[in-house]
Amino acid sequence: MTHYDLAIIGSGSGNSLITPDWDNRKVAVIDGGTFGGTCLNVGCIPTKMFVYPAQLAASAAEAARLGVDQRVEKVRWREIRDRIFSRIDAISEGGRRYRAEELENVTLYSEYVRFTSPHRLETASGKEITADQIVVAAGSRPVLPDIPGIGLPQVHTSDTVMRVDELPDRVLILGGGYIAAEFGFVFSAFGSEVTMAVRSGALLRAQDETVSERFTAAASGQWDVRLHTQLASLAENAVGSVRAVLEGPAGTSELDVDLVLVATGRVPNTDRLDPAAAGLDVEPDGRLAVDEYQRVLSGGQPVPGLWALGDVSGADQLKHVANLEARTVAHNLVHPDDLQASSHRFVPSAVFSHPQIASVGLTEAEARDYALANGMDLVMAVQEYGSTAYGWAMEDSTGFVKLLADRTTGQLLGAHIMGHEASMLIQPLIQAMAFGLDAASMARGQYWIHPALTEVVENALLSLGTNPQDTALRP
Ligand SMILES: Cc1cc2nc3c(=O)[nH]c(=O)nc-3n(C[C@H](O)[C@H](O)[C@H](O)COP(=O)(O)OP(=O)(O)OC[C@H]3O[C@@H](n4cnc5c(N)ncnc54)[C@H](O)[C@@H]3O)c2cc1C
Ligand SMILES: NC(=O)c1ccc[n+]([C@@H]2O[C@H](COP(=O)([O-])OP(=O)(O)OC[C@H]3O[C@@H](n4cnc5c(N)ncnc54)[C@H](O)[C@@H]3O)[C@@H](O)[C@H]2O)c1
Repeated sequence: MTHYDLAIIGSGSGNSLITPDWDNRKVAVIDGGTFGGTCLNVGCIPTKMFVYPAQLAASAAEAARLGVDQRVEKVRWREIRDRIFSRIDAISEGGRRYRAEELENVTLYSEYVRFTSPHRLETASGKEITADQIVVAAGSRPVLPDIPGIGLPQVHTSDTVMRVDELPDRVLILGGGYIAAEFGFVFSAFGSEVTMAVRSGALLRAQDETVSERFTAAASGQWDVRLHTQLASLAENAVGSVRAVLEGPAGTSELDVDLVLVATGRVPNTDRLDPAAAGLDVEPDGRLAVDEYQRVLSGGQPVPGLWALGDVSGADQLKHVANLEARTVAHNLVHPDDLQASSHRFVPSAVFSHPQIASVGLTEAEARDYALANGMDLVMAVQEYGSTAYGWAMEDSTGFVKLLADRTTGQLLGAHIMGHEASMLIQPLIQAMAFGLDAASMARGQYWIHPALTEVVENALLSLGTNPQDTALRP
């Protein structure tokens, strides 16, 4: 048995916890998977490295509308893949080596662990680890629905799909969430024939209703979106590809594809940690229960010296949320008498598809409920990109900004953007919400560069009509 001052389960966001505060103390980092976790190896970073060249490929079709004829000659999948992963794998390996070999006070265990009591862990090979403080940053994993043929080698999740050797000619994507939307775009922009089987009547159903509705329409123009459609089975066919049986509104149909991407959500890795052995509370959806200080709970009470962060305990499976929680834990580990809470107000997110989507705060349905419950006068504005000069330059007909606000105070309740660079365009709105800036002051209390696309945000704020006072810039 080896005792540590700090043991961290998970080398994703958990890896950032080893601040200089721990220089002279014994630390264990434990990760049974690839060093660096999901975002670096199989998540945010490689996906966006595929999305960017996909945007370049898609821009040829856009350019034609504006009188510029371009052609995508070829997408060199293997070259793109190898460029992406030669960079990523080197970062992962460099991080692993640094932790494993270059820090005297840090020990890296490259295996899975589980709890045997609140401060005792057992590794897969039977090593015992105890620690004064343990941080669980064990992340989440993809869920595979129980469908005949789901174990075929042509069936992938986001964990494996980016490493395949060839760009598949025909892809079936199961699901209509983040991963489906991003990979649907990547594969279709690269030239694959994409079919998307979606259980419900719309893509991105967790988004604001206007976004979900308009994105479903935009996606349907790019690839074959089959709504109200279930995947019944998969089987290898005579020529080595996969025959999928789909059940949709028109009945049962068969589809031959070369690759199937399952994108049906992710579950926290809590179950694999044996939380019951340590008496830890687990939320109904499988997350490890924590309080606002990221302390793990047992019987509703915080367990001294036990913390969790990121996908294993958080409601939002997003890297910027895991990062914020890691900063909370890094502080709280060394300041037990001055605990900080994680703020989950106004958590933004973006879907890097085509069009891009970004959102923060309440959806329209949520805002209506909130306004009703709080006697609030809700105002809403939808401003099209195409109503601004930059939108004219782009001949844009799909992009829009939707804002929801309290008419009396002008405080924004929600912001939703679909279109070119939505993930960047939304940042001033996130800032306004985080710092309590009202819509009218935001619109008229600063300059907006003309004729930048940000004018669509300015105009959306003005359209809300929240504040009669003149808040114009004074010389
Ligand atoms: C395809 C994809 C794209 C994404 N894109 C974005 C994006 O654009 N923006 C965004 O904000 N978020 C994105 N996300 C989500 C983001 O990647 C996650 O929210 C984030 O990486 C979670 O970080 P974490 O530290 O909680 O867990 P992870 O980074 O997953 O780290 C957990 C680590 O714990 C290890 N582990 C698990 N169980 C054990 C155990 N029992 N013993 C030892 N080790 C264990 C795992 O091997 C893993 O390395 C994406 C996710 C996916 C899958
Ligand atoms: N840009 C980003 O920030 C980004 C990108 C990718 C992933 N992520 C994170 O990773 C998480 C996982 O992504 P995801 O797309 O797998 O999940 P998701 O929750 O976004 O979408 C899951 C989809 O699968 C459908 N579904 C669930 N079970 C099904 C079943 N049995 N049969 C058919 N359809 C089923 C759901 O209705 C939904 O459409 C996301 O929730 C997000 O937090 C973030």
